Amino acid sequence: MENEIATSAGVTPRTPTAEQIRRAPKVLLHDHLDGGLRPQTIVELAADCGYRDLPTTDPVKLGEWFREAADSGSLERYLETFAHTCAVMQTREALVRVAADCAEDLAADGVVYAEIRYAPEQHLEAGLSLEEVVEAVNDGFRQGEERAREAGHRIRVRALLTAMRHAARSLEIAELANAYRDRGVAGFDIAGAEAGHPPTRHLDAFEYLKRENNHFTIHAGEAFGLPSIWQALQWCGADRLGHGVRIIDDIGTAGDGSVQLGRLAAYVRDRRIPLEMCPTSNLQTGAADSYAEHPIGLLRRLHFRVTVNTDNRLMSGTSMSREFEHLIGAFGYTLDDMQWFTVNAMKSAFLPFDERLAMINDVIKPGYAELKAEWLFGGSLV
Ligand SMILES: O=c1[nH]cnc2c1ncn2[C@H]1C[C@H](O)[C@@H](CO)O1
Ligand SMILES: [Zn+2]
Repeated sequence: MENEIATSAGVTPRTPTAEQIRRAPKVLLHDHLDGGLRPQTIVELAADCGYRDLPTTDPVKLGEWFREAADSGSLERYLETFAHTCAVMQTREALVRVAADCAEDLAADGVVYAEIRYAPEQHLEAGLSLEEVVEAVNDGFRQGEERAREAGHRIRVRALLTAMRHAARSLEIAELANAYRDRGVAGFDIAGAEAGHPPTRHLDAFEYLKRENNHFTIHAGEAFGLPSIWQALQWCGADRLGHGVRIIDDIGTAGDGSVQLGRLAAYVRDRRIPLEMCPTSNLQTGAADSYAEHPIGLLRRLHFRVTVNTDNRLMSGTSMSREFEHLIGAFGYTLDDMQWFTVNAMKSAFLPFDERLAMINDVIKPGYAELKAEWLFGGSLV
């Protein structure tokens, strides 16, 4: 064993333990606020606001219900479950609480930077204005950051404002994102059922954001294939792709194992377009068949700008640590791979360049260096 370590170029890579995975600094770019509530919080908020349509008021059973209902193989069915979470997120108090829980839960899981998205237009039923929604969520994130700090965790959270692709409010939401860009909102997104709702329907919103030098990502290449990715990049000008898994359809593998990139896949790799991949969510919606077969394995080998994300922690019963555990199980990833994914994500964040660089050099790399050195001090003398 000692020889093996001494003769290898560096240190023999070890499989990270669950505890190391949790403590490793992680960066999350794709997580929905209304897809990450604690089941207990849903039950309490439903009681507060008189919402009676929850499938059960037992928090454990409710968590299971969300995971099972979302595990249908269809994005449309997956999205139906959000009716229950959005129903209890209609007041300022509820939004503050959900956002604070979110920041606190992510920090406890070792996330140091997160961009959390939600659709303000889905939180107006009890009379809040779009601005009041954004301010409530921002206040919740600040409270959650503070609670995390008190518990010894450091996290920074920014919001992304989502417009629903089947609706017609995208320009208004883009303007809202722009109005709050120096006040907690880092960018814009469109989400919802992909088939039949091409991103080009929202060109005015994207063109407005480009004129304002603002940032946006687009859910594309999840339930629908290459045309959706192509439109998101070449018509809309997306900075990043939400999911983007179907880019695999433009990559051919020959019998001898050699790989051929089509024009679109080559463009995505050449231009370092960040792919916000969410493995568990993709398994549930049928975008991939198993962790081992998830395109992330090949895309990582081919050096695409891949990032690892949760999408919806409640519906997918996941966390950043769990996503990495699954990938480590499927592909044998090490702490070096985790660091690579994390640096990719930080490089792709919608934060100013100097802040991204400082997060990479002063938070992420030292965090991984510390974890990677643990074997030197913890083990026995074999
Ligand atoms: O994976 C997804 N694809 C498309 N839309 C999604 C996904 N996850 C959540 N959404 C939708 C449902 C939410 O209500 C909305 C805003 O967060 O975004
Ligand atoms: Zn999503």
